[in-house]
This record gives sequence, structure tokens and C-alpha cells, in this order.
Amino acid sequence: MLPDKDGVCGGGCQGTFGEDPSVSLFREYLRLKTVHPEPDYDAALRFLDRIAEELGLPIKKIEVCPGRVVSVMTWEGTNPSLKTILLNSHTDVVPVYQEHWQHDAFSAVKDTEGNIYGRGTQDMKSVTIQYIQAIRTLKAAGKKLLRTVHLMFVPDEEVGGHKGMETFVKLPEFQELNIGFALDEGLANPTEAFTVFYGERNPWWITIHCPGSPGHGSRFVENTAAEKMRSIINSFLDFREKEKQRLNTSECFTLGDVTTVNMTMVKGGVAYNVIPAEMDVSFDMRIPPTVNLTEFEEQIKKWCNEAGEGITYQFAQKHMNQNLTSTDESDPWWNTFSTTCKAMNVTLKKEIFPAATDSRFIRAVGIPAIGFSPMNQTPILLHDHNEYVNEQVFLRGIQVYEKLVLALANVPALPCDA
Ligand SMILES: CSCC[C@H](NC=O)C(=O)O
Ligand SMILES: [Zn+2]
Ligand SMILES: [Zn+2]
Repeated sequence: MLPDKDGVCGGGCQGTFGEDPSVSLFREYLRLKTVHPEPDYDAALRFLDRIAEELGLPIKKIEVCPGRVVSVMTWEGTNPSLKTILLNSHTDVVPVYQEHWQHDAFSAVKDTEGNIYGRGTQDMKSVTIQYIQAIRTLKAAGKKLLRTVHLMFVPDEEVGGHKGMETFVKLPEFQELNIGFALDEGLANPTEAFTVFYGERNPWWITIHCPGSPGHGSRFVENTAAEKMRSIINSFLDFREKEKQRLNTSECFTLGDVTTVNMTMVKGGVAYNVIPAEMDVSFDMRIPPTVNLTEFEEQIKKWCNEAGEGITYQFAQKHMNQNLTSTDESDPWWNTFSTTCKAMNVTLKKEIFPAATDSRFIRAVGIPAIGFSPMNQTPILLHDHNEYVNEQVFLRGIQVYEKLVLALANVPALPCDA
């Protein structure tokens, strides 16, 4: 059967004619609907089983929570007692507004320029397949690695990682992997450079509960929930404005260097003419690792006290760990990473990740982790409509990982290995 105009083979086969097999495999993986709110994780698990068999690697499955399985493929090194290298990726993707997409978000359409469209093309199914294909190439070339490499495939990153990495890092099965250094996701970069992330802002999700006096909607009732909520909103959004301005005060600043605050939900009220007895307002805050978190929470308490009586708050996310991964040239992991990139003419831009990834749980247990999705010359479209990556950019990323894995897994024994 011939491919249709989108280059998708309609006859049930996975590849397209004349296409690089890595691209075909990527497109096949993009078609699995591991999309929230009900990701088809079974499809991903079956896919990974097949890959493990193709690569000739053992695969372990750890059910960290009911229906939430972490898979780990392991390529043993020649010295398995040394600290290992982790290549981490999540299998889930965020939902789409299909009506805003040029192509079906789960068909993996490739246009005439080689742009592949689909949810997960950037976040982060590309990286998953790049890891797999890099390992496949290295194995086929008969390479031997000193250190063991683990490929880890984790569920539920997009919904906070509670039933994924957050739980898994605390299990003995994670400790047994004996990880010394981890790679995880980053962001695309629209320029010739590649961005790498050595830390993340701390996500704090807060709901502020404002109780107040109820009454008839025709009266000047004192002490209303709405007046308190207005004060809260003003405090948070005034601070937001200041941080927004601060971002522009230095050319060196990126989103990762300032605190963002966004009002994301409001709740309250039962009728037009009934003054509500309570109102809730929620904010998504992202706090750079340089901010003193105790002082920041004191500021929030102050805003609540100033807003009136009886105000309480609750966190839905309150990540407290502020570990950073060393990017000092004397650090053997970073040095290997950066010199390998340099040798490939891959220019790196070091930043703090503006959102949250599973790296925060890895760093929190003391393991250095670098966020890196090798996509340059690509607009940042994760979670956006028409997410895509170009096949040439994708293919170059595989070569980048081949070199990185080879170099990192051959870092000679270190003091931390003892
Ligand atoms: C804070 S838990 C949610 C994690 C999510 N990660 C990717 O987008 C994020 O909102 O950053
Ligand atoms: Zn992601
Ligand atoms: Zn995401």
C-alpha cells in the first residue's frame, strides 16, 4: 500500500518508504495515546517490551502504584560495581485542543519539510526514541561501556509525578540501580544553541481560602470574602508585576531566574444576590532555587494577614529541595558532558528549568541530573498546539546521545564510586 499525502502508511505498517527507521519508530511511538487524563500506559509497556527484546536488554517493571509501572532496561557495563548512568524519560503526554491543530495530534504526520507533528514530539517522546536508537547503534557497533546504563520510562510526570518518579526514588528498586549521573528532559532552543538545565524552579501550588460575612446582594455587608480575595489577588499580582519587570533588568536573566505567579483558578458563590460565605483563589508559583523559601512563605502569610480575618491556605504542590547539579568544569560528569558537546560543535546554554520535571526528585535524593532535549533551531512548543520537531533535528539528536552515552558511561572510576 502506498503512503497517503501525509506520508502515513494506511495499511497497518508502521514505517514509510525511504524513511529513516529511527523516524518511523518515533512516529509509531507518537501514535500511542499515552495522553492524560487516561493514558494508555499498557500500549507503552508493550512497545517497550518489544524494544527491549530488539535491543537484547533485560527489562524490569516496577509497579510503583496500582496501574503505574516504571520500566527499566539495563545495559550492563564491564565494571557493574561502578555508579551507573540513567537515561530518563516519561511516557505520558498532556492533552490537546484538537481543533487548533493543523494535523491530528496522534497521527504523527510528517510534512514536506520533514516536520513531524504530534503531542510528545518535543515533550518528550523524541528523547525516549533518541536514547533507544543511540543505544541500538552503540550495541550494533560492538561498543563496550565501562559503566552500566539504565533506560528508565516513567508514568505520570505531567501530573506531578506522585504516582511516578516521586514515589519510585524512595523504593529499594531505585537505590539498587546505583545511579551516579542522570539525563532527563530539557527544552527546545530556537537558535543554533542547545539549552541545558542544571536546576529547576520550585513549583508551589497554593489555594487561599477567604471566609467572609454573607448577606443580601443589595447591601453594603462588611468583611466580605470578596474584599479579602481582592486584597490577596492584589498582593500576589503586584508581586507578579515586579518580577515581570525584574526579568527585563538584565540581559542574562531567563524565566528560571525570577519568580512567576499566575492566578489559575477561582471558586465561590451560589447566586447573583447572595454574598458568598467563602471564596477560594489558586495560584501557580515557580520559585528560583536562589530564593529563601522560608522567607517566601512568611511573605505569603503576611499577605494573608493583611487581607483580613480567618484566611487560610493549602498547598497542592510545595517542592522544597533546591539542589543544583554542578556545572563546574572540575566536576567529572559535567566536564564529560560539556567537552563531548563541544567536540560535536554543540553550543550549550546553561539555565534553570522554568517548569518542573522528574529531575527534581532525582536531584532531591542527591543524584546530579542534567535536563537536555537536543533540539536546536526549534521553537519551544511543549504543551502547545501544533507541537513538532523536524526529522533532521531529531536524527542529529541520536548522534549527540551516541557520543554522550559513550563518554559518560566510560568516565573512569571516581571517588563517588568507592
Ligand atoms: C509541578 S507538578 C507538574 C509538573 C509539570 N511538568 C511539566 O510540565 C509542570 O507544571 O511544570
Ligand atoms: Zn516532559
Ligand atoms: Zn510536559
